[in-house]
Amino acid sequence: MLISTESKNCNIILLTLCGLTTAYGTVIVLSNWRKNRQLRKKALKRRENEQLCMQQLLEQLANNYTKEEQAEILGLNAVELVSAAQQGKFSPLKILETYWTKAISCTKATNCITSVIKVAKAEAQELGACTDPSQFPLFGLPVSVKECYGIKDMDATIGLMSEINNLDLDDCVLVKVLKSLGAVPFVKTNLSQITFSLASGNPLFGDTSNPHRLEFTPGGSSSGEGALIGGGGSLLGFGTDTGGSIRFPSHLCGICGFKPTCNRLSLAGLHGPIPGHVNIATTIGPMARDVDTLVLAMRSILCPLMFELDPYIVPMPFDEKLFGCTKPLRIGYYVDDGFNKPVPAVQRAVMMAKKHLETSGHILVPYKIPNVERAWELFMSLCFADGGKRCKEILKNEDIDPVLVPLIQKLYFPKCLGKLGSFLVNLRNCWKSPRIAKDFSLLVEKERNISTVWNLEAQTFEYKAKFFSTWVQPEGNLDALIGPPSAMVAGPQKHFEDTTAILSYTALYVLLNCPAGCVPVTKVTQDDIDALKNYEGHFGDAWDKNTKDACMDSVGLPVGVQCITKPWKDELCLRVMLDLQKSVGLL
Ligand SMILES: CCCCCCCCCCCCCCCCCC(=O)NCCO
Repeated sequence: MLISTESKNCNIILLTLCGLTTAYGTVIVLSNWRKNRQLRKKALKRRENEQLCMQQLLEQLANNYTKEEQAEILGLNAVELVSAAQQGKFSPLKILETYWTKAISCTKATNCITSVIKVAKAEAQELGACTDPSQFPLFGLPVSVKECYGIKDMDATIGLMSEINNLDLDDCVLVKVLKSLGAVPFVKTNLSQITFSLASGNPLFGDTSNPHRLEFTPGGSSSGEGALIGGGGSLLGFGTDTGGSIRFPSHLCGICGFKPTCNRLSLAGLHGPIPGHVNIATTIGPMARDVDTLVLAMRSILCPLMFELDPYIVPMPFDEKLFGCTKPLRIGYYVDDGFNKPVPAVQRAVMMAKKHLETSGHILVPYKIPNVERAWELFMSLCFADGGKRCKEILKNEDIDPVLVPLIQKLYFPKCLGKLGSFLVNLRNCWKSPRIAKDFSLLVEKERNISTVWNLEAQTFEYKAKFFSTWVQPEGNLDALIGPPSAMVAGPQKHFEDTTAILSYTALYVLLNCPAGCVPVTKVTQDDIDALKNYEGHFGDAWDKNTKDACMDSVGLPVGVQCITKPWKDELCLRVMLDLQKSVGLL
């Protein structure tokens, strides 16, 4: 009798607990659903408002200038345009309005712009009243910036709906510097969600298309810059690069992009997903149609104002001597990192670049990347040292971009089932693939403790030393390297999910903190595609198959080559890029 009363009580307690848990769970689910619905409404309104604003601006500007006047401005490169503006041939306002018109027509095709920077008009008018334009090295030049750059009274969402209308109180340092040099920041451009993939968009602003093939990706995360500059809607833009986000879209969109050594350009006032990374450090950098514009940008912004506004930037002005030195360089070249085999077009581009640089007088020697798999393990472990905690946190209540879903799923996978997971990943990929299984196990690893992180950092220093010891050679030390910017060229969006398979060529130089830039060298030919039919990659696994499938329909699309130098030799890297572009010519 006593037992049955007790067990009755137990049942009641259990049922009550179950009921309470279910009710609590339901309240949480409903409240998250409501929050998400509100965010979606806000996102829709934000997008519609911006599109309306762009349409109105286009209509206002429609009759301001003749087609011929606009064509004259659009036909100049940045150096020519600044000089024409300084001489009073075109007013900064006319240049701005011409580029606004062009940029809005680009975004109609590729969805590359997230916002028009309205204050640009007043800035252009103010510049127009200036009596000595020659004191401004970027006088009247419209400049586009990636959405994550802070601009006073504008939001910088990194593709998160929860950040809509969270307005910046001030301009970021780079924008302040650009304005002080006479440039006119005029639009913000699209990016991949939280900038943590090489995809092109996010649920807030949508995907961006490649200007050379609208059904294809322009790459990311600085996708909008790639598409806008590649489509002729901006002469100079600024992106960010933590794994390849400047160089990869440059490669896919047929433009030039430069990632400087970390701490040469200020990141102050930018919005990003993971502040605090040391060895996986974000850098900002210029993107443009030609290397001359990258040089103009770097030469101008490495100025006392930037060093004053951000005291943590190394106060190193542009090194004209290093940039201008004409001695032949010893340059290592490689067509394959041994980890992700590039498609034939990419390998051919590197061999073409080798020939061009030899013709310019440089000495090219074969080079082999040391132990790229170790670099990959270090990159992944440091990149996700927090077990992806921060990524998961900022994506709460958000719609997650489909391209990020596989990554986020892995970050949520229980560590205790990691081994089983790796095994299943191996099975699911049909082909046995140690690297895909390893990728999985690196991502399901949870938060690393402090000693593990210090250890990883120490091992990164060792890797860096080992890497540069291979530049010391009996016949003469290497000054630079050239190689692929990625194993792939542009293809349909769905093929650009597996970041490891795409990033190895660019992420390596983030880990090493080397200046690195991409220069367009050729376009994919039918012969490249015929050769691609026999492509099996190094592993014959799902990533290799994906690389092949992604690039099968790429005839006519641009192919770039990556140039790399030692840390702090940014100007030398730009010189190699310029020599390469001079001998290849503009594509
Ligand atoms: C040395 C070989 C390295 C291989 C690296 C493969 C890493 C795969 C990691 C997967 C996810 C990491 C995403 C980071 C993407 C960063 C993209 C980027 O540059 N964003 C710009 C933000 O400023």
